[in-house]
Amino acid sequence: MNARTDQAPLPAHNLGDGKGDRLSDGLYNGLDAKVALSVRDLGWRCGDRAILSQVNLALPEGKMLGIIGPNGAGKSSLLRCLYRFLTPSSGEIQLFGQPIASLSARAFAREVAVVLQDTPQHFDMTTAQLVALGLTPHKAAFSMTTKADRLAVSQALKTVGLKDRASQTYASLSGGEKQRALIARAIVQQPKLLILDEPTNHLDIRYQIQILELLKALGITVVISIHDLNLASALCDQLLLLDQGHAVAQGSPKQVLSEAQIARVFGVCCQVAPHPQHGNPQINYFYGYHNSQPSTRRDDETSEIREETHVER
Ligand SMILES: Nc1ncnc2c1ncn2[C@@H]1O[C@H](COP(=O)(O)OP(=O)(O)OP(=O)(O)O)[C@@H](O)[C@H]1O
Repeated sequence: MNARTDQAPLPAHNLGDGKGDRLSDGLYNGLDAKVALSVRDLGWRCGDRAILSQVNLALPEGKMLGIIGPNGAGKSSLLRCLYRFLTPSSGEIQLFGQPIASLSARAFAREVAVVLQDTPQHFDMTTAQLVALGLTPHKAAFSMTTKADRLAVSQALKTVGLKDRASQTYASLSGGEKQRALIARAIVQQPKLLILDEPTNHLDIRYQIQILELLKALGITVVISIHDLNLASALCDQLLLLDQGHAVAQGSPKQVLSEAQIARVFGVCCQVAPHPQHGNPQINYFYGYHNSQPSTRRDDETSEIREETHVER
């Protein structure tokens, strides 16, 4: 028997076993914001293996959602379904009420921009030329570059702080600059939804903060996968916690990032306290635990983990 099926129902923001819970039916009811992205009972199987199972989410327009979870939890697979690289085995994804499967490739490219974690190295083009690629979904074939196009590129470069790098080759940019150039390309695309797979990977802490603050400041609907829970807590409006392909919690950082939840899903012991600046959870990890089995730990085992680590609280 699957160990997940015999758990008691969890609170509204806590999706528990991810089987049959309808977060999107309840969490945003009564809010004025339009739902930009809605995912219903999404599943993706690879052969016999269920990689994603009954994932539900509802993201209001203009909000930033962080997808978090351990290695192999299904974060990238979920994003791939969202940007149509993968076709879900079950369920439906809607963008502003329209099933994304019903959009033409061109319409989808106008609405959704994607920034992947592996930045291409082979581009023999300037930063401005790379950014201008974002205009492609809006232009007719063989159309000329207009003054408005050049202005859009220049504005986007300014937004990401790369105006001085416009004529520098993309290949010669630093890692953080490359990441910002790719975000500038997404900005000129003027998407309704921006999807980024681990946009802060390999960046130093300054760029990590800068890029997430930049994304937040754009004011569009953003979905990112992210490993750094403290960064996610500080800068994401909503978090979706995935564990073995199941959405086990969604809500504000305060709702999702509890000590028990982190212990249960990541198998680590931590103390969660309000951050002195923004008040969202700040996680302090404890060391010296051993034999933690992610995803198999029950809530009532959290105190046992603390005892194992001999932490005075
Ligand atoms: N095309 C595929 N074929 C077989 N298995 C796959 C495929 N794509 C993903 N998986 C498996 O699905 C699981 C989830 O992978 P995914 O990359 O979505 O996880 P993730 O949460 O993004 O992990 P990480 O944090 O390590 O990047 C993994 O066990 C992975 O091996």
